[in-house]
Amino acid sequence: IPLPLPQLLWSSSMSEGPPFCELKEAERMEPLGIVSEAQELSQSLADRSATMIDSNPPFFAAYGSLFRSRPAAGNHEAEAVEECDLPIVDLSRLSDELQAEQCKREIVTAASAWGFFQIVNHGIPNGVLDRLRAEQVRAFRQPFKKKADEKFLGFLGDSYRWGAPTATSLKQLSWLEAYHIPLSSATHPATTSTCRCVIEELSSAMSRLADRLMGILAEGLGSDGSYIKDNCKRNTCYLRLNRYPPCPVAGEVFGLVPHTDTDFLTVLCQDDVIGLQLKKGGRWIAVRPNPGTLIINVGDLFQAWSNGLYKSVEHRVMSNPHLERFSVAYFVCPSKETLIESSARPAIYRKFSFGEYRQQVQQDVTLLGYKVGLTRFLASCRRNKHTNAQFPP
Ligand SMILES: O=C(O)CCC(=O)C(=O)O
Ligand SMILES: [Fe+2]
Repeated sequence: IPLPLPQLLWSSSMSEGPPFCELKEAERMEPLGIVSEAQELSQSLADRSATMIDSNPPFFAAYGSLFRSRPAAGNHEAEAVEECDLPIVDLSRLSDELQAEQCKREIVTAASAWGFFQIVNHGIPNGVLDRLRAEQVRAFRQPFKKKADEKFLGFLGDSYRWGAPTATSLKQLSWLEAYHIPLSSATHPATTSTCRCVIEELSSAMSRLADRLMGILAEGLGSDGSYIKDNCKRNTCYLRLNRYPPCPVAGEVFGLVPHTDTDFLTVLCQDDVIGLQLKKGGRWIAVRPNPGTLIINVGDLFQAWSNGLYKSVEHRVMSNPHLERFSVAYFVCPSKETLIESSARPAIYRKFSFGEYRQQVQQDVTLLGYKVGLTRFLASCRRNKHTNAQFPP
C-alpha cells in the first residue's frame, strides 16, 4: 500500500482508522521566539477567528521545526483532483421483496469496485446525528487546555488526540483534533453527560446498521456473516469525533494523512465541507459531500477476510484554509483474539488475529514511521521491501 510515510505513534487504544496521535504538549513546545513565521501565521488565523483561538490546538508552536524546514513551494495543493459522487445505495429497498436482491448486489459491487459507497434511508435518525454534531461542536469549542485534560468528557483513557507527534515532515502532519472513543468505555459511564447519552444512542444505531451491512457483504461471499457479527460487538468498536480546524498552510499540510482503516468497516458522517479524497485507479479523487447520506468504507480486515474481493482503499482529508470541518466515524472492530482468515483458496493473506495485526501496525508506525498494513500478512513467502524481512519467517 503506497503510503507516503506518515510517521506516527499509535497508543494501544487507538488502533482503528488512521494513525494519529497524542502529543505531550510540554515535550514538543518550541521556545516561542524561534517560530516567528509560524507565529505570524498563527496570529493571522487568530485575527480571523478570535473566538476560536484558545480552542485550536497549538500546531505552530508544537511543530515549529517542521515549518522551519519546509520546502519553498507547497506540495499537494498543486494537484488537480477531480470531484466525484460515490455510488449511492438506498437501503429502504431492503425491505421490498422485489428490490432487496438488487440493493444487496449494489452494495457488494460498490465494496468490490470502490471500497466506498454512500447510503440513504439508513435508519440512523437525523435527530441523533444532529444532536451528536451539536455536542461535538460544543466539545471542540472548549479551550485546548481543557480538551487536553483526559477527564474532560469522562471517557476512559486518553481519548483526545491532535496532530502527529512523531511527524518528521509536514506531509506527515494531520491538521486535526479528535476524540477517539473506545465504546467499551462509553457503555460503562462513570458519569453521565448529554454527550455520553448521545454517543450511547448513536453507537447502538450504528451497531445495528453495521450488522446489517456486514451481513449483506458476508452473504456476497457465500457466508452467513455470523462470525463477524459474533466477534464485532458494540463494545469492541470505536467512535471518533473529528474536527479539522481551518489551516493557514492548507497547501502544505493534510487534514488527515493518507491511510487505510484498521477495521472491518467504517461508517462515516461528514458535514458539507469538501475534504475527503480517495484513491481510485491510482489517482486521488475528491468525494463531493452529500448531506443526509452516510459514507461506508471497507477496512483492512474485510479485505483480508474477503480474500481481496472487498477493497480497503487509501483515503485522506485535505485541510481547508478558511473552513473548519467536522466528521464522525464509527469503526467496526472485533475483539483482539478474533482470527481473520478467508475461506477462499488459495488465500491471499495468512491467518492472523486482530490483536496481532494491530500490534504489527503499531510496531511499524513506531519503527518505520508508517503503516505497512496487509502486505505484511501475505500468505506467499516474499521479501518485504520495507524491512527486507521475510514473511512468513
Ligand atoms: O473525516 C473524514 O471525512 C474521514 C475520516 C477518516 O478517514 C477516519 O477517521 O478514518
Ligand atoms: Fe479513515
